[in-house]
Amino acid sequence: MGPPSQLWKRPAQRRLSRCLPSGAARSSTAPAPALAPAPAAARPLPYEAIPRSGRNAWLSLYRLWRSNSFPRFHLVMQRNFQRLGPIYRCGPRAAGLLGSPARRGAGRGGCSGMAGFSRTRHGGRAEARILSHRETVGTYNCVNVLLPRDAAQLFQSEGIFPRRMGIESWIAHRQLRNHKCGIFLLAVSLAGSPARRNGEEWRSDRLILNKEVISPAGTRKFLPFLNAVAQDFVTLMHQRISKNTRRSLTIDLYSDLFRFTLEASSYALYGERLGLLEESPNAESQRFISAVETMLRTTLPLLFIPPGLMRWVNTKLWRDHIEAWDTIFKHADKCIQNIYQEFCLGQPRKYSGIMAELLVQAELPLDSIKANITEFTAGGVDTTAMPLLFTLFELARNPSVQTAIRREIAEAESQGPRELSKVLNSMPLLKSALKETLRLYPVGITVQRYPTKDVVLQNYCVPAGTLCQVGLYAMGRSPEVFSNPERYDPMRWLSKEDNSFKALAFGFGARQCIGRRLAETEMMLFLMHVLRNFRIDTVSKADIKTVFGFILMPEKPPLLTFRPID
Ligand code: HEM
Repeated sequence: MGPPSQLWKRPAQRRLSRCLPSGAARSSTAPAPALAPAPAAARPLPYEAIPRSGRNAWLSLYRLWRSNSFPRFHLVMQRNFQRLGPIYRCGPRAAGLLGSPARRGAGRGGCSGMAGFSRTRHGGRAEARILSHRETVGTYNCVNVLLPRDAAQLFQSEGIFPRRMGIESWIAHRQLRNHKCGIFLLAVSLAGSPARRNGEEWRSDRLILNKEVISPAGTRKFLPFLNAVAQDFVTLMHQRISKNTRRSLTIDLYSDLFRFTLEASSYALYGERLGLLEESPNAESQRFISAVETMLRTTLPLLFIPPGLMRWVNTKLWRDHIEAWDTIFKHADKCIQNIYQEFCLGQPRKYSGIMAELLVQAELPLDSIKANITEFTAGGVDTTAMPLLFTLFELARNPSVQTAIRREIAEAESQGPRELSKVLNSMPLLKSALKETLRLYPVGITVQRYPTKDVVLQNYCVPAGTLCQVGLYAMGRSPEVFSNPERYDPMRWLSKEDNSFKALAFGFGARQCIGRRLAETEMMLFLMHVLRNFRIDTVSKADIKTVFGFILMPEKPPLLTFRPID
């Protein structure tokens, strides 16, 4: 028997070769076209036939926890794909998932007559048993896929109110304090409870927010704010280097990047500088930054504590989490008051951030604006800091890519002063470098959806309402999807290859990350200023080990050296 990767390659390659036009030869390392049609099969196989990763979901979960494998969850998933093929499921032997609301209404035909799961054959009581079974097993009952073609199938079945998994402890805080939920927490599913039926609310709030947060017109307005913070970061680095006799600086940039992203996103959201890039930020800013840090740190362990038990199992953890959110909400409150005062003084209005625009437009109630802006504050910090850290590291150990991007930046600038959005649009290689980073180091290791209709994935029937995850980490490193996947090669995104459904780090469709443009432009402006000013090197070129700590992070941040370019 060969190593696990070979175990998967053989059947998968067989399947993929069936997708090729007849007579077409492909080298054994060439990945499949992204959306190659699935091999035509006579009849889809039942859900139960999907390879299963463990006999017992709770036991698997317990083993993961005992062996401290949660931080390696992305690697566990990757190994499962190598062992079981491009689709596998977790959960009980019987498809207890069939208690989903969509499923209950399903009749025969298509996938619905499979394996004797239809309502007609089980009857009402059996179905109730199945439903409670599903609720017990909760989130760990799911189907995992990794090929772009399956991701496409899944997103086609997401309906007009696409649903993801929610974060229990964040919702619990909103309920405890009687706060509204922002879009991140609306229309989600939680372990052990049925789908939250607030899709309409999510959709109407999302459509209003899109205009200021993700539309090209909205993005153009906050670009100068992000640019100013990126320039300040460069000034800070120059100041530090000037104090150093060696004319260079070797540092672990982890916490500086955290400060940069919080400063930049806060400025775009609230129109106020926190002063985090000064040598000694004021006490209030310090409180805010440590609240965001605490909220993120306490979220991960709380993810694995069943609902209801949360506040009793580890009271300190729970208290810290709630206090951190309270501080973050207080900060949003204060910013709202400042903006109102400005309005009352009748000062001529100029653009002063996303929240001010939402307040002036008054399309959303005040408590919804506050809820969403607070979610954006939480969502916009380490999600953006980590890809920046990984990009700097990859550029440091791939100097030819670094040089090519620096050349592109110089060319973009040589065209004279232009609108920032135009400058950014003239740097495709820099943009591809970020895509390449997110391929190898996606912030979230999966994207989830609950299809609203029965769907066929890899020729298996998956009932509506089943939690389905696209394994982003595993896809990014799969030789079936990317040639030489371990190579950092931004050019791959600029080739003529079909890349559909391969870049999913921000999710997809109507529910994709609303902060996507904010994050992308913030990262591009940061890298543009940093690379134009400094040559980056790394102390070690060895691969970085990663851990999953709510988001994907380096186990040990790399040491980077900055040398000013004269
Ligand atoms: C590199 C940085 C980032 C990455 C990789 C990222 C990734 C993601 C992903 C994968 C989703 C789920 C999308 C889906 O289900 O299809 C998401 C949702 C979301 N993100 Fe981000 N994100 C980033 C930065 C940000 C920033 C800066 C903000 C703040 C504005 C933000 C706010 C949100 C919100 C509010 C949602 C929920 C959207 C909804 O449910 O309608 N993210 N993000």
